[in-house]
Amino acid sequence: MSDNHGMKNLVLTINKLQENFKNLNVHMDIDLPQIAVVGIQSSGKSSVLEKFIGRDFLPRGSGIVTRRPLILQLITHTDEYAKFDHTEEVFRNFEKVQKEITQETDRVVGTNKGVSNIPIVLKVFSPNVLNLTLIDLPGMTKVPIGDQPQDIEHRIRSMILEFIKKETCLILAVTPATMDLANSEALKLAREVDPNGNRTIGVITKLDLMDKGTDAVEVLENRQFPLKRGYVGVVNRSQKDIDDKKDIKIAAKAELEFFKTHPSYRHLADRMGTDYLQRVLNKQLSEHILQNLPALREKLRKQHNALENEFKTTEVTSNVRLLNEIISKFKLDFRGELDGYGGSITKSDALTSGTEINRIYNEELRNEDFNLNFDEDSFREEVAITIRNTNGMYSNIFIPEKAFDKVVVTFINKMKEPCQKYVTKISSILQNNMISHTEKLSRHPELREELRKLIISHILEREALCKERMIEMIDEEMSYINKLHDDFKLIEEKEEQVESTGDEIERKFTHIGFLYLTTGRLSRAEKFWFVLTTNSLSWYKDDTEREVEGFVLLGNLKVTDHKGLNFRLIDNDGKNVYKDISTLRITCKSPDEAREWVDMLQSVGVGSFKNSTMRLNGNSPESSLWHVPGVMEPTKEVEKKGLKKVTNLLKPKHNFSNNKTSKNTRVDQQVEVIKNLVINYLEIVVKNTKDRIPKMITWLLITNVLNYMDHNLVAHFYENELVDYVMQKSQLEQQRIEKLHNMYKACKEALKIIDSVYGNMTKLTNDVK
Ligand SMILES: Nc1nc2c(ncn2[C@@H]2O[C@H](COP(=O)(O)OP(=O)(O)OP(=O)(O)O)[C@@H](O)[C@H]2O)c(=O)[nH]1
Repeated sequence: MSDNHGMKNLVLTINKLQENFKNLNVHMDIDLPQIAVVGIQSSGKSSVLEKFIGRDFLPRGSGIVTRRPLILQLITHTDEYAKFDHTEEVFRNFEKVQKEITQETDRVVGTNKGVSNIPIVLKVFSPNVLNLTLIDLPGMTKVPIGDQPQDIEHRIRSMILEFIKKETCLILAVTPATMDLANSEALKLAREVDPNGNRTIGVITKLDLMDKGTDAVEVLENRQFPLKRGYVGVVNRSQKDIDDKKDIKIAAKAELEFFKTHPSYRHLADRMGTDYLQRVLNKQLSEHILQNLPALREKLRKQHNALENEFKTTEVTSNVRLLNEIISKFKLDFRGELDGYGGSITKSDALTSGTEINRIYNEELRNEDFNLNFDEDSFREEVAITIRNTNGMYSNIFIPEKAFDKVVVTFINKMKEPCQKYVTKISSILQNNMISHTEKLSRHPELREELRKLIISHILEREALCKERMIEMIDEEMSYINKLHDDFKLIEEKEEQVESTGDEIERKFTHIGFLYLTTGRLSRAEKFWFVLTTNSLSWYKDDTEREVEGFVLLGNLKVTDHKGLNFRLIDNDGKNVYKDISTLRITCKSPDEAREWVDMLQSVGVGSFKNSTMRLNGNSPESSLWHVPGVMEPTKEVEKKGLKKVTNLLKPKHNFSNNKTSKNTRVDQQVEVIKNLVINYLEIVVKNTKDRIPKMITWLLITNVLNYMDHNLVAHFYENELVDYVMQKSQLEQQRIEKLHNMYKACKEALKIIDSVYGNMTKLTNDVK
């Protein structure tokens, strides 16, 4: 057997690299050149490998025998022994090697004929071997036997493919001559990963078992299914030979004899047989290694540099700098998720915090009813009770404002809880966002815990404050019912709308108050139908309200206290209300009624006029204390008709009954009016609140938390001298660094090993040739 130093070095170099990575317990993503033996079950794979060594050392038996990949490193050596990777024991007796393989296979896969891709590594040192690394893989099978898993075929196929798909792997495709080469599973599989046949070497076994008169010459001469690396034919021991313990060396001689004497193969004899195959493989593996060496070296060099950089950073970076870097990155990610840019916006399975907040603001909040949905009947009942209670022992001819206030306030109060709910929601989003981004700090668990504690306590503090402010906001709404709110006038639009439906009763009771009153000097007094709404006082010819007689807007008006039956409306400057009427004096039928009208006017925002020098009523009612200008503009319709002077008080249009049960009692009517007013007013409050909530939460909670994180996090660790404590490396991190260190060492060592042969590349190339 021939060998040369260069080739020997190349295969050994790869073995050394393998060992180097294994010793340091490092899995490198580097594929070392190797030869994988592929074939169907019982095609003769093990027999070929055994013949390389000249020893019976592989387990034999029926069915599937090779159940874990066996990485077989053959090393030329003066002494003959074997050594496994999983044990320190040195084997000189090869029968024991056989047993150890079986035991080690069973240890991992069990005895149920299952398979595993965890390899067994066996080194065989011998003067009879050439340096070669081969991987014996489980034989392909179609049908599960015994309690083998049903997907055994698929499992074995994928295991084989896992090895042979690597470009650095040569494929030894073993096919028995007893089967048609066109159906060779080994060649089919090899073609899948090596369609041009660059890496595939064909081996034909069992040539001695071919039917008489047939031969495999066409295949062996590489004519039938040509492969770039060709075919080698071998004759192994038959089962009978094995059973008879036929010496393997004698079998090797018989093999040579077979080829030399066989009429079909005689001319090929020096290119056939196990011995020749071993030499071919050794040469081809060496060439293959040589071809792969530059790429391998380059890959190792890159990995070495990357590891060196990473390793250096871990070692060199000071705790302070690292803390700053970690916190900056954390803040960037946290903010990025909220703002929708930067950071780790890589989520595809869930909404980012920012999107979720946006959804809450723009969908949930928009549809929020603030617990204001009420049941019409119970609402009416409640309002009726409120009206009666607020009236106390007195009856009220106008809509009781206090009852309205009370009902509105009760409803607004219900909004507190939903308002606070939004604060809780956003606070949870912030907390979750924070937790998910601190999750990445597993290397520094102390830092992660401290950050979480710090930020959560701040978020909770701000949540509480924000909730307090929400309550205050609602309390403010409750403290002052703004009946002069611009939007509250919408009630008149509603009136008009209702009027157009012709529902007379409904329309009447959407007015705040109405009554026949008189105006002007008593001598010229006329009776008119007065209607008071939230912002105007109109008087009509009669209660059909078809012909308007007079109209004033109430804005900027004041009302005097009533004196007896009378009260007056004056403008802000103390001037007359209407130019044609020197004073708008209104006379009621009783002092109580006059008092109620004054109250009513005040309740819709008409200020009270308390000037003691002012002469009201009586003696010279038309002699005005006020100048004409402060005129209220009449509507076009009023202008057209002109104003008439009015006198005398007429009875109220509706004869309100105190009977609780009768329909359209005064209370019923008032309830209806209040209901509309309440709904109208609540709409305003809800609109304001919906506008305020996101602003308050964003400012008081989100912006504040972001600012807090910007200014306080790093400072907190400095001030409390926690930097070194929180930057302690976790056990995991320490393991990672250790692993990194080992990889770095392994890589460095591997480069050294390669470089030791790399300098001699030209010589090696020549040697291999
Ligand atoms: N006559 C003859 N028998 C052979 C030859 N090669 C293998 N055999 C027999 O075929 C059977 C299977 O051989 P193995 O070498 O165990 O086949 P294998 O491919 O390793 O089998 P698995 O590991 O189960 O996949 C054994 O009984 C061998 O003796 C050969 O060239 N000639």
